[in-house]
Amino acid sequence: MSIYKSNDYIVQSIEGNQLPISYEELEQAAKAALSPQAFSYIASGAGAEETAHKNKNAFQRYSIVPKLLNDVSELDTSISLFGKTYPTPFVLAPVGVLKQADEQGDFAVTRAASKFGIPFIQSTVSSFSIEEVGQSSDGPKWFQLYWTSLEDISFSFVKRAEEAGFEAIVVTIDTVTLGFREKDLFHGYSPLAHGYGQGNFESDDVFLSTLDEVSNSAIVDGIIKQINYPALNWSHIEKLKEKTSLPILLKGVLHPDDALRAVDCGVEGLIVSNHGGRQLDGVISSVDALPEIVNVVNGKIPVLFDSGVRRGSDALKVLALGADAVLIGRPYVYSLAVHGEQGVEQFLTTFLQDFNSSMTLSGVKDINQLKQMKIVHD
Ligand SMILES: Cc1cc2nc3c(=O)[nH]c(=O)nc-3n(C[C@H](O)[C@H](O)[C@H](O)COP(=O)(O)O)c2cc1C
Ligand SMILES: O=C(O)C(=O)c1ccccc1
Repeated sequence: MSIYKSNDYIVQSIEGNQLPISYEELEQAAKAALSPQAFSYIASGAGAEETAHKNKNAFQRYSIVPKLLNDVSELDTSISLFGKTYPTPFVLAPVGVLKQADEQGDFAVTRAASKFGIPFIQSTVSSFSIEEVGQSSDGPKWFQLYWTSLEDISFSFVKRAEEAGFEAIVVTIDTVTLGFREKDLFHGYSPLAHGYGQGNFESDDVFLSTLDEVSNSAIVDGIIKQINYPALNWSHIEKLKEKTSLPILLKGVLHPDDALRAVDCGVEGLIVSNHGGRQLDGVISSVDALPEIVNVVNGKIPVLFDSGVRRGSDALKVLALGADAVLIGRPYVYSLAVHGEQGVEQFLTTFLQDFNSSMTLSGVKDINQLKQMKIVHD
C-alpha cells in the first residue's frame, strides 16, 4: 500500500523548484533550452496536428462529478500490474533519442523515476543500451520494441532486456512507418542521423553482423533500414509470445477489434495511444478511444493509456474512464531538457502532488475506486 497524507504537499512543492509549474510554461522553457529542430521534433505532431489538438481538447469534454464527505485524509494510490505492485498509477512512456534533450538522456530519466518507484519504458531507439540503462538505477524498467525488419535483432533485444531485469515488453504497433511530420521535414531533421538513437544497435552483435563495415554512418543507415517494418502482423505477436516469458503489452491500440484480438492472442496488456498525435494525423483522440476499449476488454487484461496527459486531473479522468495506469510523455521530456535529472524529479514531485490533490478533492481515497467515479461528457 502506498499511503499519501492528503494535506502534506503545498510548501514542499514550492521549495527549491526550478521548473515552471504549468505545462504551457514548461513547454516554453523547453523551447528556450533546445535547438529549434530538437524542440519541434519533440513538440510537434504529424500532418496538420489535428490529432495532437484532439488529444488536448478531448479532456475538456469529460467532466468529473465529485462525491464528497468521504474522509479523504489518507490516499492509497498503489496499483498492481502483472503480479507487481507499484506505488503510483504512472509509467514513463518510451521516448527515443532522449540525448537530444540532455546528455544523460535515459540515465537521468530512469534515475529520477526510480525515486518514485515509477517504471521507465526504455525505447528501442534509446541513447544508451539496455544493459547500461538496466544498471543505471534500481528502479523498475520495461522495454519498448520496434519490430525490426530482421526479426532476429528484435529477439536479441528482448533477450537482452530479460537478462537485464526488465519487467515487460511493450510492442509499439502504430509506427510501422514514420508519421508524416511536416516540421521535421521542413527542418530536414532526423535525430537518428545525429546518433542519438543507437545505444541498443551499436551494442548488438546480431545487428552489427548485418553491416558491411562498422562505422557511424553504417550504423545510422542500418537503424533506418531496421526501424520500420510495415509487414508487422498478428503472427509476429504470436511468435514473440513463444520467445519471451515477460508480459507483452501492445502500444498504439485505438480500435476495439484490435483490443479483442489482442486478448485472444494472449497478450498481457494494452496501451491505448495515438503516439501523442505523432503518427497518423486525424485519428481519434486516445481519451475518446478509451471507454469502448475498456468495455470490450472487460477486465480481462490491464488497459493502460497515453497521449495528452498534462495534469493530475487529466490522469484522474483517464483512470475514471477505466484505465489501469497512465503513461506520461512530453512533460517529462521537457523537464529533462530544462533541468536534467533534477528537472524530471521535480516534475514528478509536482505532478504527483497535483494528482494526489485531484484525487482528494474528487472524494476518492482508494485508486481502485476511481473506476466507479461519476464522469460525464459533452
Ligand atoms: C520525442 C518523442 C519520442 C518518442 N519516441 C517513442 C519511441 O521511441 N517509442 C514509442 O513507442 N513511442 C515513442 N513516443 C511516443 C510516446 O511513447 C507516447 O506515446 C506519447 O509521447 C504520448 O503523448 P504525449 O507526449 O502527448 O503525452 C515518442 C514521443 C515523443 C514526444
Ligand atoms: O519520434 C517518435 O515518436 C518515435 O517513435 C521515434 C521513431 C524513430 C526514431 C526515434 C523516435
